[in-house]
Amino acid sequence: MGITVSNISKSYGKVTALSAISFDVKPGELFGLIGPDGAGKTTLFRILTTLLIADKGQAAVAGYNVLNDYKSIRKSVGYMPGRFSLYQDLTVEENLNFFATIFGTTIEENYDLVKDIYVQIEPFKNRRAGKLSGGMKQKLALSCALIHKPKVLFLDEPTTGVDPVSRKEFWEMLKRLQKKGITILVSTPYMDEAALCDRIALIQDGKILEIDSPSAIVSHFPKPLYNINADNMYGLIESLTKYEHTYSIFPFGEFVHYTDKWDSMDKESLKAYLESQGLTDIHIEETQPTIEDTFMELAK
Ligand SMILES: Nc1ncnc2c1ncn2[C@@H]1O[C@H](COP(=O)(O)OP(=O)(O)OP(=O)(O)O)[C@@H](O)[C@H]1O
Repeated sequence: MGITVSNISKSYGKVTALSAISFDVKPGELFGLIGPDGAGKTTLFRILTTLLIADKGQAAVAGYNVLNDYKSIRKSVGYMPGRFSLYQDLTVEENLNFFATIFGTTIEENYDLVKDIYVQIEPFKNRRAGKLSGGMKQKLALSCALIHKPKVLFLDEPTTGVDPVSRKEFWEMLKRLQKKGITILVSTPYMDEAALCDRIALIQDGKILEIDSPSAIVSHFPKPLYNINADNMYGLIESLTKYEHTYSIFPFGEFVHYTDKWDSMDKESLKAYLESQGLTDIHIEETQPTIEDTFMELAK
């Protein structure tokens, strides 16, 4: 009941959105597609939910082929697209009722599956969807995607534009759904969310850079990584860009993440160099790489 993607390619005219993508999602797995805007995530979701036909390759969802068995797939999957999945002029309850009806079921029949999520928006059941906050819209959209009890759930950037507390709650909900045996493919541009998946595929420009568990991906980071800060962030970046031993730098919150051309980095020389550039309050310490660091390194 998982997902199999084999050599899927798709172009829009001259734009290649997906280039020979292959991966498997195991039954019951929470799998993340992690990549920036334009990486090809939505195109892949549309192919797997049978809304778009690939130029090349094969894919199967819940044991059904996306081309030949598209009717069975539509009954077996829930899809929460990035935008426009709700009817803004219908109320919360009307939206949920609508999605239940088109799948030949009722809210009562599958209430158990959506209960945890729906109770949080039930007090506003007479409010139009267009008047809900971002977090509430997201909960309603997830309820609508679940109301026909799908085996596989597709969530395209479900937390984009949602506040940090609602984002955290949302991921807790996904973990609970996973425990009920639902296979979940979720995309996100937020690297911190990647760590919450069982396995992830890092995707850029229609190609997969790496597939593995988040901890394995981080462990493949090739060099010692350092947090550096100083009194002047702009001056620090400018100076590090010119430094002869710099291998890579990128701003990371209040720090710059730095790797050196040599594995045995000479901290004192680097500090002396930065001081010679007029910087003060310089701190350099080794740190653990994140998924974002690995992504930046692979995407180079
Ligand atoms: N209908 C279309 N016509 C032409 N180009 C398209 C179309 N849809 C997507 N593209 C292009 O295909 C590439 C992949 O887009 P896609 O929407 O799949 O990426 P994404 O990772 O989901 O990003 P986003 O979050 O911005 O939607 C992008 O370069 C995009 O501009």
